[in-house]
Amino acid sequence: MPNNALAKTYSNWENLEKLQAQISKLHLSELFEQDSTRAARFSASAAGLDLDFSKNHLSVDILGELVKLAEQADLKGAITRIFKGEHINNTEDRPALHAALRHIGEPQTPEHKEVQETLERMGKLVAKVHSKEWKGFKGEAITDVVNIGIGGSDLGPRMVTKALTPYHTGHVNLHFIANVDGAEIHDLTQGLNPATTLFIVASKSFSTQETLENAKTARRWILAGGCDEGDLPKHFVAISSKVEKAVEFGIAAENVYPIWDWVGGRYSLWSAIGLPIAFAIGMDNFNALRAGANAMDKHFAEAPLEKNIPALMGLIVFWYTQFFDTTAQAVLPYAYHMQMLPAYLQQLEMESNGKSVTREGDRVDYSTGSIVWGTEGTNGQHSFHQLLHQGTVLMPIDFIATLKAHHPIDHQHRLLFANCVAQSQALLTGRDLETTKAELRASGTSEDEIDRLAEHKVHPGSRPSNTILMEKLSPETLGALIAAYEHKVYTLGVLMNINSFDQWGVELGKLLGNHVNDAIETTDVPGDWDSSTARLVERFCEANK
Ligand SMILES: O=P(O)(O)OC[C@H]1O[C@](O)(CO)[C@@H](O)[C@@H]1O
Repeated sequence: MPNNALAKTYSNWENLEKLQAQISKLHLSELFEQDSTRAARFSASAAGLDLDFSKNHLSVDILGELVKLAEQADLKGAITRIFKGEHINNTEDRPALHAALRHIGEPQTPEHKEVQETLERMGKLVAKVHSKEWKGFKGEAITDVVNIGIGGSDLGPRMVTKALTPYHTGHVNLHFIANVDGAEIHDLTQGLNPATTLFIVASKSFSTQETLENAKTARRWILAGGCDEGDLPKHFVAISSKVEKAVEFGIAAENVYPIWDWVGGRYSLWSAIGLPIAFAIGMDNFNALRAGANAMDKHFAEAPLEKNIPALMGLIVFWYTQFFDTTAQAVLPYAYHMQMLPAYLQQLEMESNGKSVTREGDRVDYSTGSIVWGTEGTNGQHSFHQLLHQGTVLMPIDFIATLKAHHPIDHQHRLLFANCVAQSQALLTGRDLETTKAELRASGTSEDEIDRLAEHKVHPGSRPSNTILMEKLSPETLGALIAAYEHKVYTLGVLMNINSFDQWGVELGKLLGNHVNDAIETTDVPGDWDSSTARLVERFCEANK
């Protein structure tokens, strides 16, 4: 019986519940035995990506019902609304126009024009630094660029800069500082020369504690290195939607690059927030990244839902969250350079969809955003894959693999790919008790040993996964992949009727952080605090007397 608000909203919820009960009785392997064309039937391609979603608890009927559910949620209308710039971020009364950041060709809107002007300014800055025309306070060329930012002002540029290592160009080394922990900037600056270091202070709000404190420390470090106040503009640029705040902080106005309220921080790597990426890979490759995302935008806007990669990714996670009670999703890129992707996707998905009220502000009585986690293959296989294979937790998994490597060590790339495919195959097929016993017997194991060990060696299998394939990890395919995840997150938000573009939940911690810091600075702990918080602060004050 439907018992939550989603069940009441979607008229075919009961059909889906019945189908879930039926398919749960089948092992995933049986679905492949029943239909030799399953892989082709349950796959979709676009913008250089191929999504194989056949290893999921899905049937043609279930997919049809999920598409019907998406139609009831007016997903197609929601896609039109996001691209048109309607104020879909209703609590902040703003559009979420990140797709405008990767518009290609002549500007069609005022936003496109601002983006183009900013890209041109970014291009000039990158060219000046790459050509060594931009000099530090001693007249030497810049050798190191340090991005100071956190959350969306860090994770996207950091992830892409690492992912596109084979495309790095120019002589500049890129570094990233995010944490308020002074250890991070202290360690980094040990190995840098203030005379040849350029800092990017990236903060949409220009009021983020971590970023401002690190920027102040960086300024002190440059001045201590012998720079005059007047030469500071040679070492600092900023990116912000609050240009006046950046200038007030001491960044020269001509060194401030804008972003806009219509871009969410975690969706902003395509804007001037992507400056570190442009420094690392050059403007042509940065534009190729944008073009890849633009191709995915077009696919999301135009493809029918049953062949629409982001819509399918969202529908599949919705299916598991709502009908199988899953609470986590793993992302396993089999590409060393994509090692930051899970961390990036954590913010993208968990900050977007970790909500407890609907768009209208009503408390939800159903699950919303799930936990996103993972690491690059094959490292995870020797760590947490045990739980994926034999644990009691069910979760959807995205395997991501490339057909071709950038390096010449071909046999290792073949091994990497083989491991990726073998993991999803093992999760799918598993190994039952009879097979396990037969294998043990074949290897000469005694019957006593077989009795003792067989159950431990059984893999239940029937564990779902997607595999996303791309020819090569390039600016274009990475752009398409990130845009696919952005749109997947939006799809989930639409289906769950939540606003994926605000993040009010992070504010309380920031506020209390300031209160706790005041208590530490004044060594005065308010009497009405809970005893745990009070004791922890008192211990700190005592230790630092
Ligand atoms: O770019 P800013 O304004 O410094 O914000 C950094 C990050 O902090 C958050 O606001 C959360 O605290 C994120 O949404 C954002 O990406």
